[in-house]
Amino acid sequence: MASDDTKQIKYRRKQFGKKPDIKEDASSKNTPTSPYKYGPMPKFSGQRIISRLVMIAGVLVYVWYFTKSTQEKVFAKHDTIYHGRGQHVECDPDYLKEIQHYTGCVPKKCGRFVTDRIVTDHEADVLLWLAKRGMSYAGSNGGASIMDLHSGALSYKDSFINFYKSIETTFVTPTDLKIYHIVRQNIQAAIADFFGININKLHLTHPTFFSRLTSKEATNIHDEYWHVHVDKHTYESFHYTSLLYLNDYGTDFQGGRFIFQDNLQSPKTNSSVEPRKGRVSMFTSGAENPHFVERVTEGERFAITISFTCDETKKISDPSLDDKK
Ligand SMILES: O=C(O)CCC(=O)C(=O)O
Ligand SMILES: [Fe+2]
Repeated sequence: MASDDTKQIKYRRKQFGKKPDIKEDASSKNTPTSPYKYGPMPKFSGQRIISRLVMIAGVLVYVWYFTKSTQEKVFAKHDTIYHGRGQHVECDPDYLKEIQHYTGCVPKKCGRFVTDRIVTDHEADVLLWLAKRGMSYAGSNGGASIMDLHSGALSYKDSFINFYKSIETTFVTPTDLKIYHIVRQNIQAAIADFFGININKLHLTHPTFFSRLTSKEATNIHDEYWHVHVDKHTYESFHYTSLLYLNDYGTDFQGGRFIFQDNLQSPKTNSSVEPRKGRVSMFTSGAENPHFVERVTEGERFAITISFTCDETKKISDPSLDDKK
């Protein structure tokens, strides 16, 4: 009758088709040589298994981080005063193709620029008070309200009114309009300077508007200011966008940072601009500058979107009280 050892050897032989190298002398009867070519099967201790699992988990976390996470960079910090901070990005081909029709208006390079030196605190305050006064008459039911001095559009509940027609006494003074005009001119000059274009080829365009953003729930699509968008796609006539911030991130409101989404593929990379009273941010309006505004979590955020076009047929004039009578 075959011993247990012989039975095992026969089984292995059947399994691997190779005769195990065993000495069948009497002394080896009870202590057979290992039947495995490379020695005995390794035994994993509990500690080794745990360390392997930790390693695998680490690799998975690393892969997840680089595919799902977003790398955040601050382009303009609230507490830093920038004389000017610029960054060039490659122009989107569609943007470039379109703007090439406008001689003297083609940017030397596409990109973005932030400065705290062209709008004074006093100018920002005058415009902030104007925005607060205007919006006190109306305002959206949701988190985003706008006021357009050019068309008279003012958010009201879930829609808009024309405040030049609906509000008895105008809350806009000649001083407000003078400041608005000076600020618009200075921003236009800064855009021309940074992008190397002819200031006279650049024209104010529609819509140019004040915004008030809060943490209120959205009640319609106009309230959803936090979606990534390209200005050229949203507002066709835009070639250059500028934003003037009228109050402060971190004190007047929380959240509400402006975010350039630089890389839509993984890993996403974001560059943020933290609003500061009097800070102006300007950028080419093509798909090289997709962006969104982070949701405001507390307080009220005031800004003006001042837009420029190279297309003279799309130009609008500075607002004037005479036109509204
Ligand atoms: O208020 C901002 O910071 C950005 C607004 C914006 O993206 C827009 O008006 O298109
Ligand atoms: Fe935008």
